[in-house]
Amino acid sequence: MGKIVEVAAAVLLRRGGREFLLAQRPEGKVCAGFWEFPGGKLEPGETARQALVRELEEELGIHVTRAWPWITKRYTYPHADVHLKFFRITAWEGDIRPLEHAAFQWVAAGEEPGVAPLLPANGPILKGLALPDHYALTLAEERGVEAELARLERACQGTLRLIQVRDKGLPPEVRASFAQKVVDLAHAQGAKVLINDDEALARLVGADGLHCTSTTLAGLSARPDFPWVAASCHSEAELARAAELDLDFAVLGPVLPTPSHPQAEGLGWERFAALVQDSPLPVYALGGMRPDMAIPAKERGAQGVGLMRGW
Ligand SMILES: Nc1nc2c([nH]c(=O)n2[C@@H]2O[C@H](COP(=O)(O)OP(=O)(O)OP(=O)(O)O)[C@@H](O)[C@H]2O)c(=O)[nH]1
Repeated sequence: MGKIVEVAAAVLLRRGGREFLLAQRPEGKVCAGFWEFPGGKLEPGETARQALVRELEEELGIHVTRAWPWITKRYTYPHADVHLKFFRITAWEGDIRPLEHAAFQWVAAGEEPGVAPLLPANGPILKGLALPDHYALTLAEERGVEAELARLERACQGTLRLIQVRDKGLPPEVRASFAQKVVDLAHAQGAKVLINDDEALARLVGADGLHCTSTTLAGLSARPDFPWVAASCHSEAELARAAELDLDFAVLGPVLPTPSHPQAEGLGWERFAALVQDSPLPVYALGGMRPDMAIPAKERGAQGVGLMRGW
């Protein structure tokens, strides 16, 4: 293993997170001409957050006022092993200026960046930038199938963009017809649907992906072949397994006490933050969440919140 280089990298977001900034490395630097997220190496004694604030003042002439810790990626270059701590930046003071970069490009989240080449460590993280703050889990078993479909329709006409069809207790044919209707109404509004733990059903209804339970995750030897694959995790080992399998995101919980797992006490926010601190995957906080907890969750390193009752 080569030298380990700790780097803080900034995903600057505008238009409510729908666009992010890429910057082109200038002549004279390693990997000149490659596109990257602004940022740079930690200086001795600096935390990643301190390095981030300093680098953005030096490189872009801005003062960061809100930075959420996001994912951590490791990448081995010929010159070093790089540990990249990404932050999502949604507020800053000053106008962005190219003080050290050759060029800037604002890119729509979830679309091809339109500039190339990217630094090789960065490609895989672009997919995560397409993920929304809220991941809604269905509860038709409790609310009724028709009521749940009407509720989902309204939510997708609003801001809901990511749904998991759970409802594992419905009779199989009812679940299949419910799942098909969820996919149809979600796709009509540009939202994505993952099916909990049933690959055949996910294929049958044309879902965007599969959501694995922690038990299924433990038995997987490779990533299932879907555009999107997520997993439910409750521990460090499960998060590590989801990352090893190169899944797209995880949910971790229960964070707070929740009616669906009355026997579980909840990890609490502090433990949640410690567990996700070095995760290479975006992680949603699940269990006892409400929509307005997305910001406290993001302050603790989450992608956002998973919601069964609150969406
Ligand atoms: N800033 C930044 N560096 C990245 C990204 N992705 C990635 O692999 N890296 C790697 O992380 C390291 C960061 O180095 P840097 O050259 O930006 O650091 P720096 O601003 O402190 O510059 P300096 O070394 O010239 O003082 C490089 O090896 C770079 O290839 C990224 O998105 N942003």
